[in-house]
Amino acid sequence: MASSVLQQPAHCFISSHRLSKGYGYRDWTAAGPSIIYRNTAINQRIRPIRVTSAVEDPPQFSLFQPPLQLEETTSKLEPADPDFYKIGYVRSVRAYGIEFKEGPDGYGVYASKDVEPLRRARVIMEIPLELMLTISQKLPWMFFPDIIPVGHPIFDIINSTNPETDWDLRLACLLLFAFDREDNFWQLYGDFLPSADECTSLLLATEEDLLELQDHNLATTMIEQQSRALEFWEKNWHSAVPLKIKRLAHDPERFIWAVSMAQSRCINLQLRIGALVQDANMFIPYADMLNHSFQPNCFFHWRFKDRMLEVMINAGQQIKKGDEMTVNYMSRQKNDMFMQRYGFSSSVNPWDVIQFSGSTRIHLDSFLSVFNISGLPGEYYHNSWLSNEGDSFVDGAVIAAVRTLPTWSDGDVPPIPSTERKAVKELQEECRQMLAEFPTTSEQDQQILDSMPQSRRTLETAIKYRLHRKLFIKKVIQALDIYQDRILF
Ligand SMILES: C[S@@+](CC[C@H](N)C(=O)[O-])C[C@H]1O[C@@H](n2cnc3c(N)ncnc32)[C@H](O)[C@@H]1O
Repeated sequence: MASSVLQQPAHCFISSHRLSKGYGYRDWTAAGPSIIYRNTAINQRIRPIRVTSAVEDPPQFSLFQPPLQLEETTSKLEPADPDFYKIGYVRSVRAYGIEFKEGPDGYGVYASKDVEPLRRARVIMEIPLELMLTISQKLPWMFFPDIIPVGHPIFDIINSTNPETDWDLRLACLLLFAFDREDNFWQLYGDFLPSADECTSLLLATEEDLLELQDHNLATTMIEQQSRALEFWEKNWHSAVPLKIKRLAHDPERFIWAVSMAQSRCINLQLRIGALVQDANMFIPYADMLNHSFQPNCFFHWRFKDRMLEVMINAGQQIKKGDEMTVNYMSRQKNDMFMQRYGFSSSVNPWDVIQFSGSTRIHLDSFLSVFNISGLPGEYYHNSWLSNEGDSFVDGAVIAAVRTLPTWSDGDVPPIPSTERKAVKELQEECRQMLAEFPTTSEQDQQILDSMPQSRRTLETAIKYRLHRKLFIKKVIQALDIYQDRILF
């Protein structure tokens, strides 16, 4: 093992944990170029992928101890270095140049040093498959690591689900089982997951919180999702189930919390195990602490050769010490989709949409050039080289405006300024009507948020969502103002 590696027993590698509440900073930075979150809890043998028709487990080697030498004749042989066993059976998470901190959005990953732009992507984290909780999406389904003993009833519960549509319920079962299993890594890692109080998932929202969304469709969808999780719990956690199932989720809240963990922390990857390629849903510790950005500086890469997830910094990316490292959770999705799955929204989501009802349109190319937006529709970006210094008006909401405003484009036919201004007025009027239909204004929403700093996370999330919607619509109105001012010149 490299001498620069920091080795600590798992129970002391973090000074406080999330359950102790209070978003204090936790400093996990290690001296030297790399840190290892050593996992002493994984004293299970690495086992092959489990398929449904499992056979009896072969006997296990005791970890860290070379096999006993039973015969005289073998005593002349040099025993292998004990590290040989360690590297084979216990692999560790590695992290380079990053630290984990808690902020307003819970945990996040931050650069602990400057990174110059490189021509190639650079690895900042490596997480081995053994630490993940994984279930494949398609039959014959398999999960990894193989922690469920043959005949355990949780296996039947998982097996009774639809592998393609119920991935979240399946992962929730596996997570709860891992928590219950002695010496499992997730028992330790579970302390660093957000508790039900800290979680933003709307699966945990009360009906009153859902009303605060001011979005009937989203509230209805969430009520349906809550019922789905509840029904699953009622079906599988009824009074006659054995204690070893009962204790995994004594109450529905515990199970729904586990489902919310699955939805908000699970990553989907295509795995190649031997010759078999499988789409898999995975809990990936440490990588699941990365927050989302629409302009992420990192991405995930599955390293097939040694079954590791790598978190990599984009090629050409400049990073300053203290910058947050982010990934893009979902591409091309509106805020309501982010709310459904992750419990957060953004006022600058470049994929948010406004449904305009009339036939009024503005000229696409003119609008693009007023805001120096380049690229094809799927990849519109603000061309800052063309903009005046300090022009910070264009953000994700303006990019979304280009996509969602009704526009026309007809070869070289130029727009007529007076017609454009009329169209602008009509579109702005429709936006104002949309704003007027909300029961509160964005200013009132902001005041409510400011007046209740200790509110439930789900309530805060719901109010932020409606605020973000209004801020987006307002930004579109402002962009149309600027457009009509500048189109004359
Ligand atoms: C995969 S976890 C990321 C780690 C998380 N911050 C934590 O404390 O464990 C996803 C959750 O982080 C929060 N989150 C991630 N990105 C966010 C963002 N851009 N804005 C607000 N919340 C975000 C949401 O609560 C989301 O459900």
